[in-house]
Amino acid sequence: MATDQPPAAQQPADPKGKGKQSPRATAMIVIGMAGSGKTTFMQRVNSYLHERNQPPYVLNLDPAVMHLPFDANIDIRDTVDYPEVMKQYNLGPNGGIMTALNLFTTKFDQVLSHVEKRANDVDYVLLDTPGQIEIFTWSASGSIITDALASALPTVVVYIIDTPRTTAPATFMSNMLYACSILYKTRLPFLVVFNKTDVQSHQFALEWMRDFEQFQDALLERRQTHGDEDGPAYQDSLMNSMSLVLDEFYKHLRAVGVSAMTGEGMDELFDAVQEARQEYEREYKPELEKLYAEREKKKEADKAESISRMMRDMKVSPTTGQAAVPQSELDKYLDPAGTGQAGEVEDGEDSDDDDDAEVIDRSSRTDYYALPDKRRRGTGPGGAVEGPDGSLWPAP
Ligand SMILES: Nc1nc2c(ncn2[C@@H]2O[C@H](COP(=O)(O)OP(=O)(O)OP(=O)(O)O)[C@@H](O)[C@H]2O)c(=O)[nH]1
Repeated sequence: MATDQPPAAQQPADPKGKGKQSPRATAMIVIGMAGSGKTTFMQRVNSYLHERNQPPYVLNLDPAVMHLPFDANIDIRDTVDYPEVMKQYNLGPNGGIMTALNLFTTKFDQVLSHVEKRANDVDYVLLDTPGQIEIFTWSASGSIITDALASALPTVVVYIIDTPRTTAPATFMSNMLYACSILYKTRLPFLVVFNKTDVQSHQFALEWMRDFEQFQDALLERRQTHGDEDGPAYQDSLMNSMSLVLDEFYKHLRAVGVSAMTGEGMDELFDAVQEARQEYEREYKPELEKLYAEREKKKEADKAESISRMMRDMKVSPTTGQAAVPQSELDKYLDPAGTGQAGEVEDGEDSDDDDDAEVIDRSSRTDYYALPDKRRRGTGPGGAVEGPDGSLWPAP
């Protein structure tokens, strides 16, 4: 269905509190194999939304990217210096990305608070992830980031597939198994995006997903025309069986075709994202609320248990409530400086955090255009720079 505007967020509920409305924004976590076109896709989605006056809130989580062809509100490179991480920890490129992501994850509460502040002003929050897909999908930090985001706002995983490179049944099957593993790992609403449809239509993939016999026929034909090029013959029977196993998985899988290059298929993409958002509300959020309720109950039980343990340790009489240690003695422990403010807890946030790396929301900086080149990408015509709101400003 073609529309002028991507569907705006429909009003669901805040996962953190039962019955509360979810924020307006839908988060799209964009993942895909290296070269599948993630960055081009992000650029296309970004410009599509800008054209419709729905500028998204953008996060770049790839510390190794050299050139980002769009402005990110939050960029991991502002917080973590990837080349320095490699040097200091004596790591190669992949280890460096993983460590940089781990370091950034320790600051993700700050990221989340920036995102939450804007979650009712924008319709979409976009996350670009590292090109080395497994660093995000199979690392602890990837899970922490995904879960934290999904607990704050409706979140959809967008899995980009390089369509022209998936026409061989064996490659298609590997890609689908990977998609399946990510789906089961995140348990989030999932959208498969067949990219590069300007080069290769994705119809063959939809047919293989709809009818496993068509996939099996294609497999046989490929074996006859290409021999052992895709692998030994015995793997065909495995793939035949896998196509049967995945049949159920395909039935619940949303798939669209787009060309990040030409912009074809963007309306269908956003329709599918909104459908996925509904699924989040229907299936993921109730699970999340149940989990929160269980955790709260456990926390209460733990608190009651530790209070009773503490009382036992202090030898408080369960019948009189009197401590064996006189109250005047206890006050000394609680207020060693004798300030008279026994037991008060101070918020040390401003006092000792000064050395910590801060996560910057670039769009809130007044000196945004004075930032060094490393932090200010996206040059426009005539030496102008593109601002976070999409408008062009003269370069300083
Ligand atoms: N024809 C065509 N080419 C595309 C499309 N999307 C991306 N490409 C090309 O595919 C190549 C890889 O695209 P990127 O956007 O860099 O892919 P990526 O997944 O970000 O790659 P990494 O940075 O390695 O993770 C580039 O040459 C793009 O121009 C598309 O829709 N159609």
